[in-house]
Amino acid sequence: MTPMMRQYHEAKEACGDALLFFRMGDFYELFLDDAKTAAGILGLNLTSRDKDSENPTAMAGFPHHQLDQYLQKLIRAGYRAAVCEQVEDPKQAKGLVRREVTRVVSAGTLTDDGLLDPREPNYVASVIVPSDSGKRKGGSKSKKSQADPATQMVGIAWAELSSGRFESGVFPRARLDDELARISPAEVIYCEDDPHIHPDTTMPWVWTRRPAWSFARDAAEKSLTKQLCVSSLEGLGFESDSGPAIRAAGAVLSYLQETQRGSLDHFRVLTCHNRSPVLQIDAATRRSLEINRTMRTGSRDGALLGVIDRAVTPMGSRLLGDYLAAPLIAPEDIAYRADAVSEFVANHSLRGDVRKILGDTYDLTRLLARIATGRTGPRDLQQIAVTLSGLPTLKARLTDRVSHCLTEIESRLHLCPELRTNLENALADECPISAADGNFIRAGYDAELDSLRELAKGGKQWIASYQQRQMDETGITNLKVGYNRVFGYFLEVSNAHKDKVPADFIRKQTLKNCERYITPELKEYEEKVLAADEQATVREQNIFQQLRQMAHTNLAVLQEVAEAIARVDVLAAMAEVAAQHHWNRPRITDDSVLRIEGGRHPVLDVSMPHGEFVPNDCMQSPETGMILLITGPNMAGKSTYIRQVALITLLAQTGSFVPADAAEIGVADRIFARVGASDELSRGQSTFMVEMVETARILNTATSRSLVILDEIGRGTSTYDGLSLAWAITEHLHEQIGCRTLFATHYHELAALEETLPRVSNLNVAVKEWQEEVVFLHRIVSGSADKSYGIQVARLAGIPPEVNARAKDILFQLEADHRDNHDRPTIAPPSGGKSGDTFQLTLFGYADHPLIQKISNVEIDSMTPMDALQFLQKAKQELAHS
Ligand SMILES: Nc1ncnc2c1ncn2[C@@H]1O[C@H](COP(=O)(O)OP(=O)(O)OP(=O)(O)O)[C@@H](O)[C@H]1O
Repeated sequence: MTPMMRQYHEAKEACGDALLFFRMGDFYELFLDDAKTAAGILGLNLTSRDKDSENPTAMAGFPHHQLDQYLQKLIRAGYRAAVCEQVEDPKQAKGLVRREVTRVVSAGTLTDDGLLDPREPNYVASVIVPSDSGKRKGGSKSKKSQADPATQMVGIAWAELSSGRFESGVFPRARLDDELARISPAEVIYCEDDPHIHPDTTMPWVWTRRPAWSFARDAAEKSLTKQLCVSSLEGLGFESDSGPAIRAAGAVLSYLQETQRGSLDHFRVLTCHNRSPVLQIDAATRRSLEINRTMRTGSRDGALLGVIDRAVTPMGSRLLGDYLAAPLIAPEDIAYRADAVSEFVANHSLRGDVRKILGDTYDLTRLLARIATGRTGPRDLQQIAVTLSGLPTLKARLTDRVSHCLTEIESRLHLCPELRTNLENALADECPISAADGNFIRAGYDAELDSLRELAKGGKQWIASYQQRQMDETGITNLKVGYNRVFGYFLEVSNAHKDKVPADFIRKQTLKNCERYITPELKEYEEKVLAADEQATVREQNIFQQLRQMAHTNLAVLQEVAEAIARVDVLAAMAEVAAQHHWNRPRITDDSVLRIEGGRHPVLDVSMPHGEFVPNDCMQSPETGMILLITGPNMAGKSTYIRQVALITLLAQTGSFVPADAAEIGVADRIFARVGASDELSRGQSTFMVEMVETARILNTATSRSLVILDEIGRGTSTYDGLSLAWAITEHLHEQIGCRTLFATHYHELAALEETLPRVSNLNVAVKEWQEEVVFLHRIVSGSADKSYGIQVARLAGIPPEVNARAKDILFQLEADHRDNHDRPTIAPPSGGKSGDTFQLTLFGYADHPLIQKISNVEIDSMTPMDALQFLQKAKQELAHS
């Protein structure tokens, strides 16, 4: 093995399962299995080293400047990559160039701007299910009690390397998927010995196994207290029951320390989650409501977040994502934010000014992370200076505001004048990204640097004049002063003028067409120039380090400023969308009510041309009805309506205005949305099963304070099964839970429930029939619909005319049969319903059953008790076989 391959293997061993990018000159190379894997994913040419040997080494590579692009591709494909750099100048190296793995990059530990979407956070999360959690205290340690997800707790921590955000909490295991959906991490680490975690590879994050020791409680406590410079975690809110949260946080920290070789000084606070409860939204609801991503394409654009995001800074966009992911439930917290939004809506010029200033700032959070991890460059420092320069005006504009929230934000805008002045005075107008490029310190900032630069410049000027002097003295008209690394400065004379070369020229090199010479005088100046250049570079790098250190010293204060900028940006952005689209501030109450006048779907309201969306009201209260059953034709707007009510509620609880003329929103503790078939087939569950699992969850966890929206239940099974389930579910929601529910359905039979269940109201979506066409009015009116117009809608969708005509024919026959069926069975109301009521279920055609005929033909008066018993026995047998 060559020394270089030995070096490669050592590096490879140190980076575990990550693919190793090995820097060789201007290329990154991958070898052996890594090369084969990478060639497939990255589309690189697979070649080999030592082709003639018995065991050629597979290799693949790419030019160094394409690193970002290939890293991104590899990480998107779910891999981790270790970057092994040359850590000394090859020219200075004695023998083999020293190389080191400088970082291991995975989906959750990205920091490079080129690899991150500035509007999205990029978390690495960690989960741990302690083996003793869920056991009954002092009781049996049976398998059943150990694995009970209802009582079992999990620790979840999440951190963002590019911002320093770090949170951790303890959650019921049953909520693990929902919490991960809320956090939406790029990578989840878990303990390789954890029997409770079964990585679901269909989720949009990568799973990374970690050794058990990295989840150990004591080690976690020790490394966390050291990192956060605290003596105990109790002060941060982690109490005796916080073990799993601490273990998860410790595992994240150890993962970051291992993969990042630089410092993690920006991780200064570990926030204890769970301390203030938020609106709970499960993973299915989050998907159904398309809060952060659309269901079909999974993109941000088109989802609620993408459509309403008017933030002018990436920090604001990210925070808006947080607000929508976890809306509030305490009316006073909601009012605190909404007051600020109101102030921005009312004060147009304030909003404009603030947004203008914020638009000129940079992503301070991520700039600070680069400072902390030692990856900063002169341009980063310059962007910090520009951001700081906007603060005095921003602060002045936010002074004496009415809302407490803006006043509090103002107090957090620390101006850091000393740092700003230093950066502004030191940095040139145009700064390079990397400090190695040099020439970024402004002239006049540092006397020593100036004089070294003068010296180098003076030397260079002297050399230029020396060339002219030699040309004049020797008469060699094309004499040139040149420079290379081997000989330094030299005089170049073409062969044609060789005979004119004076005796004091010392020949150094002979080329094909010319000769190169040096003179003692030239060498003397060369030393001066080179020495001054080198010293200037060293001096400039020192100044850069001082500036970086100064910014680092201000890290905590600047992080507070960054947070304040993000908050004010979100509030002004919420006001901007409200003002542009005539949204209004909802009245938030603690009662279980919903009153929306002229409500619109927030996404369609913003994306459809003004005035095209038909607004609708929604009234829900114990008096006017808690369960709204919405029937109506296909394409009428049922789904849109029920979703809009859920989204208006969600927006209201973030502190935002809502797309409605007026709204009164009773705070919901949870929102559930069971909408449409989701893409769970890949997870091995049928559409119907998924629907039932989600519905079961609603029935088991909804409270009287929840808001439930159901878009058709039981579609994936037989009509009778589906209708029976929908019926029973509605009864259960009405009788047992009593929460606000909007249920869009094609089962027109359900409308009968309004007659017997006092808090059920029927609504339908109005349509007009015109010359065999349906005209969708999208207006919600009271009462139930009686037709679905499915066949007309199918025609619009392009179903061939002959299929459509046949369907019409069949429908006609079915409806005729149905009308002729006079022996409708009756369904007794559930216990607890109004006594004496019966439901007529037109679809339940049991009258046709032969047994029913037999029973009605029986003449009881002429039967002996034995005949009756025998009849009963026969009937039972018949039933069993039918
Ligand atoms: N209030 C409205 N104003 C204008 N357009 C609307 C309105 N509501 C819905 N629409 C439009 O009508 C179309 C159908 O809406 P939606 O999917 O809500 O119908 P639906 O009744 O749930 O249909 P289906 O029963 O077939 O699922 C949507 O594309 C939407 O853009």
